Amino acid sequence: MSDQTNHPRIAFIGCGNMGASLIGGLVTSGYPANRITAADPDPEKRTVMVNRHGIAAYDDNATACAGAAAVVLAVKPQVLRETLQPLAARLRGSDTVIISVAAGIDSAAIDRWLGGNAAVVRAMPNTPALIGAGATGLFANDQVSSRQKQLADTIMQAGGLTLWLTDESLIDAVTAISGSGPAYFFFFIEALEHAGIELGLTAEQARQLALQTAFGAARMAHESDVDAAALRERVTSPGGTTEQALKQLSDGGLENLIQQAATAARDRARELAATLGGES
Ligand SMILES: NC(=O)C1=CN([C@@H]2O[C@H](COP(=O)(O)OP(=O)(O)OC[C@H]3O[C@@H](n4cnc5c(N)ncnc54)[C@H](OP(=O)(O)O)[C@@H]3O)[C@@H](O)[C@H]2O)C=CC1
Ligand SMILES: O=C(O)[C@@H]1CCC=N1
Repeated sequence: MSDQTNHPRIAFIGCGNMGASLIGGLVTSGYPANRITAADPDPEKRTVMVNRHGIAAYDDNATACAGAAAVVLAVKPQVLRETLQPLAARLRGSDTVIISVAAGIDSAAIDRWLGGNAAVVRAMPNTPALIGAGATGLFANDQVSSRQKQLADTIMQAGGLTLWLTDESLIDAVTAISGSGPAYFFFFIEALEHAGIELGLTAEQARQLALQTAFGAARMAHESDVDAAALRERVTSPGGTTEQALKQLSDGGLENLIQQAATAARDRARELAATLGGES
């Protein structure tokens, strides 16, 4: 079988935080670097792609897209429309699947900007894709063939878990939970480090303890056959120290706060769709 069949050419438009994470995950998973191209206006980002991952990187989007079976759009939602429009003529009628990771912007808007009848997959990955520990929610519009769906799954699975949804609106919920989610956990790690320093540990001691604890807890929850609530209970001795700490978190409304945070992220995705993805 030819490499074109085994490893269809994949183009990435945008090599920022998310594009670079997906490219890194894909190359690390063994996808041949000579089957991946990328485009970004920033010469430094292109140099990183070439030197670190061995892929070809261009300042011209059309050049990067030439001959690609899949084009991954990894630019900000605010510039997606202007990025796509010059590519529309080239992509129209082609056998290329368009995979957008942009928050909010729905497949109908992308299809419209491409002139209609486009095979569009909306994907919401997260930056741990760089180390193969990501999570991606996906939705395919009716134009996407099963082969194209498989290709989109291969690209995203290189970065970790993939989860297909049949209701596109739930991509905004995925954005709120796993797309933005790494930032919530990083924030918690930062806060735990600060607390350790306040209690007298050095910055380095606090950093090491907070990081290893986050890693250990996540790994244990991931590998355990009991749920997070049961694992939490095993740490919480009646009348002990954890109970006092959790009481503070609970009295401070942490659970509500997390619900509010996720809802705010979901609502922002909807707002981006309404302001940037409209007909005008
Ligand atoms: N960051 C994350 O954790 C996640 C992000 N996403 C989505 O991924 C997308 C990218 O986000 P993120 O990577 O954080 O953003 P970044 O700003 O880090 O990356 C976007 C890159 O695209 C480049 N770019 C801008 N305009 C064009 C263009 N016309 N053609 C080609 N490249 C262009 C930018 O260059 P320059 O900086 O010079 O403008 C930048 O290097 C967004 O739509 C976001 O919603 C989804 C899931 C998670
Ligand atoms: O903050 C954002 O808008 C993007 C989408 C999900 C994570 N980062």
